[in-house]
Amino acid sequence: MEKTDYSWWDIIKIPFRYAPSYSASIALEKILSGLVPTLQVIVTAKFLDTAIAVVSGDMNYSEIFLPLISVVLLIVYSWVSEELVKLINVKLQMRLREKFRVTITEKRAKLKYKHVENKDTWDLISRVSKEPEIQCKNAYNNFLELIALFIRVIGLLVVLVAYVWWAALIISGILFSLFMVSLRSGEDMYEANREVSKYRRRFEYLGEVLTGRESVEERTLFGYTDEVNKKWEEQYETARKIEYNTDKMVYKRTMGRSIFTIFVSVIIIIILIRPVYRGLLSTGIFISISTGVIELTQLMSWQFTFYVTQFSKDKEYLKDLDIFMKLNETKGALDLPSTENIKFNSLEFRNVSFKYPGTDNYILRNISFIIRKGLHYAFVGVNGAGKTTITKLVTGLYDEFEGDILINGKNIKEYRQSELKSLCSVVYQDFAKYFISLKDNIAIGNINSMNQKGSENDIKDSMKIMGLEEVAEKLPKGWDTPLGKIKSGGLDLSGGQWQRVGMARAIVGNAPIKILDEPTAALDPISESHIYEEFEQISRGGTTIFISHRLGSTKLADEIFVIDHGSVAESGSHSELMKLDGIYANMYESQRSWYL
Ligand SMILES: Nc1ncnc2c1ncn2[C@@H]1O[C@H](COP(=O)(O)OP(=O)(O)OP(=O)(O)O)[C@@H](O)[C@H]1O
Repeated sequence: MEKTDYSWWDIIKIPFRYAPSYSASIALEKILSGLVPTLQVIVTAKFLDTAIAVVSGDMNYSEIFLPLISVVLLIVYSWVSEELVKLINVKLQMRLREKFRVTITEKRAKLKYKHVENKDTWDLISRVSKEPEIQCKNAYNNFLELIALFIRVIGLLVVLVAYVWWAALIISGILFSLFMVSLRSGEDMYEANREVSKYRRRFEYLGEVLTGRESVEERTLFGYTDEVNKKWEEQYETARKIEYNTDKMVYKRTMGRSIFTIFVSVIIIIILIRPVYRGLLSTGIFISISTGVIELTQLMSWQFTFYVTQFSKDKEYLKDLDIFMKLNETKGALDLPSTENIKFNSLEFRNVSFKYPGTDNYILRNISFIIRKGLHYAFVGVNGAGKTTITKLVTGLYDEFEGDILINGKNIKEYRQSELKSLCSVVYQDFAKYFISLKDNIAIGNINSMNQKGSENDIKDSMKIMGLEEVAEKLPKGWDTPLGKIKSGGLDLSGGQWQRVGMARAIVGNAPIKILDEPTAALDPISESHIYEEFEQISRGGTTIFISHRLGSTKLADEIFVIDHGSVAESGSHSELMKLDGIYANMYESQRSWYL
């Protein structure tokens, strides 16, 4: 069972769970490094007093060696351990990447689709899953730095208590107030970061529009660079202002307190001069304590504030992680498509109504239709009528609908995800273009047999059907040529060739229902209509559902459903619908010129 409860304690628990020995080594080093400055005060005082005594002839020359060696050893220890801990941190990060990052990635893949489509949860998901191993490693190190600082401060305070207890008391008071202020600053900064990340996503997107390959032609054609640049600047400036104002506020708070702390420290040092005169404090101890107090001042004002602020930000990350891990999942989301070869007979929507989670508007309204084995169907309708939404329900991406969806007479909710995956394959409008080889781009359509003997023949067949053989022949390394431009030697395909790849991916799978959701929208109406015809030919015996608002492509379907405002407004064959002289006939007439 995956752990779902997270609190700030997990800043320590996560590294210990995944890499106990590395985490323990880092913790030990940080704790020791916290003790070093206190030891340094004591050792330096001893060294100075001995040196003064040696110079004034009260002590033997040889007695200076032990304190001197102690001072040198402490310095050497600090150097060596610092470097060592850097190395161990690299190991810790690697281990967290292997284990913790995988946990996050898996959780992300299992999330219910509604969280992926919801803006707020998507923001949260992006925040949590952005380099989680680095966020965790840094949180752990920041926390240990804070503990080391505490040890350092308490050590110096203990030394101070032994000689001037009231100074220790005043410093403790200031320390507490600094702690509280820094905690608040950290929360403010994380909150600001949340806000900034919204704008950052927008300006990063606009940056991609301004510089990316995808939009290069339109950029030149429409000449919108200046206009988009202005928008980019607006978003960027808003983000920068939020960051700047928060930093300024935190800086002011810290500055005010640090000036006060310096002032108090100077007074403490001045007061300490008297006992030195009166012989109550040795010169060594006075110099050493003064250095210690000045060091404390610096530590407390900037470093302490920095690490408390970090801790507070890291705590907020853990809060986000807690919410993220509690987001509900789709059961069996990571399962491979079932290999049981489930036979398909029928798919029925019975009075189905659906609205997207978090919205009030019904996209599907009381919709009913039946899809039967071996026939070809088409869903047509204007943009936004609800056609793609139907495919999202058929594939189980959303399960919070009213009414019933029945597959082979059985409620869709009773099917396992692996079964639904094996029943349906969809080529969406924005099907994915993977920057891997042409062969693998198709092979992933049948993940169960990928890399298995005989699968190459299936891939070849699907390429032949989709007319991709000639395309592969012209590529420098045939079907092993990496597509896209991210690898050297990679080549890009044309829009139409990509669409054929997307469809070949659907053919190579064994799913009995194949849905084409306008993957050919980028083609002209006649080419689209040809591709749909080809696809229908090769899907003989199987069941196909074509979605389009271009009716020439769907004319040959056995049954056409005209979707209007989320319901089936008309249904029948092309000739029946033409006779009906309703929405379909109207649409067809208005599109007739496209096919002349
Ligand atoms: N995740 C979502 N959250 C809220 N509303 C959504 C979401 N996805 C789609 N919609 C809305 O649902 C309606 C139907 O969208 P859908 O994609 O099903 O239409 P469509 O008929 O496939 O249109 P097209 O022909 O343009 O692809 C639209 O008004 C759209 O704005």
